[in-house]
Amino acid sequence: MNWTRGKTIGRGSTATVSAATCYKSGETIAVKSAEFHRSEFLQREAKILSSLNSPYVIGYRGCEITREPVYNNGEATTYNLLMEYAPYGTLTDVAIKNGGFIDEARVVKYTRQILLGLEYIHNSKGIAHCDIKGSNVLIGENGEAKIADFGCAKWVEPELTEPVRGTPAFMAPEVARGERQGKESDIWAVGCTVIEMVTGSPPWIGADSTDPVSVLYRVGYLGESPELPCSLTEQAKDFLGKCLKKEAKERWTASQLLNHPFLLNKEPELVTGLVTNSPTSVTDQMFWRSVEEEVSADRPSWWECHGDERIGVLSWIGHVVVESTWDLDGEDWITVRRNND
Ligand SMILES: Nc1ncnc2c1ncn2[C@@H]1O[C@H](COP(=O)(O)OP(=O)(O)OP(=O)(O)O)[C@@H](O)[C@H]1O
Repeated sequence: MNWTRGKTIGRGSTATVSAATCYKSGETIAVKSAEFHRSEFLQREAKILSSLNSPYVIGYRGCEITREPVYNNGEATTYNLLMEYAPYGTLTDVAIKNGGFIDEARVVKYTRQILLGLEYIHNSKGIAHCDIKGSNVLIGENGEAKIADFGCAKWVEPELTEPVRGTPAFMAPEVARGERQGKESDIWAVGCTVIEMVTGSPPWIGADSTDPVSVLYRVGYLGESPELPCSLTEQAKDFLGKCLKKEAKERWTASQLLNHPFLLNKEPELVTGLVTNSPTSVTDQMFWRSVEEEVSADRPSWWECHGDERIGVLSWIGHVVVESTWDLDGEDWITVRRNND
């Protein structure tokens, strides 16, 4: 496919996303690019995305290798994943534009569409997404929610032993403990995403400690769940209860949740009052929301575990673990998208 790269529309930990125009059709597409030698996850994402076809999953348009100019006047080999373009950005963008959170009718609509996407990838494809959150759900041309960013996704049938991946604030207890990550963990993350849509912030914002390590400890070992916004109706709370069951096996499946009364309501009543959001600090918000951008001086980014940096990450975790008397025997649990350079 011949295309011209346009402006940059997103930057993640592993890749840059640009808008692009196809020569022949004039269609606008999104192109996610990474230098070839750092494109292991992008290639894997392309492989998974190419096998999927659902209105609730971002569409695959191909993949290409290009030679592109780089800052020092040289050229680099670039791996490009071509995708359907989602003009309205992510659910997180929608919430920000909407004053911080999403209204009740749209929360129900988006939740239903996310679950339709998950039902498809779980049941028809045997794939777990492993990083469901507002910033990985895009809003398509017709306003529908589409699951995107399959960089952490994995085949779970048959289940392979792989390091857990994803975003700490959205991790289920079994993931926080580094035991396993599967379809059920996606359902926990759906519950967290509903909280994010309702409050405008990922879960755990405003908790005593928003340090991701202590949150993982609280989820994985103290059996805590994210706090439910008190303004939710009983039906919405019941729905979240089915997503946030501590035992993975007890969590409802995507298909079961699609039949929950909360999603079947014609005129959904999600919130009975004004939802307020009380982050402990602006920095906390930034850390949880834009982890790819936020690298503080004393904390390494969790999202760029390439080579030496991974050692830095582990030693930081190790420091916290000593304070928390945390068992870190299986170090794989903390691996988050490590490309092999
Ligand atoms: N198909 C698309 N259409 C429109 N915008 C997109 C598309 N894909 C990605 N984006 C934008 O680019 C951003 C980064 O994309 P993506 O999350 O896939 O990258 P990533 O490197 O995997 O990020 P992360 O580190 O958060 O996992 C998204 O948050 C979104 O704003």
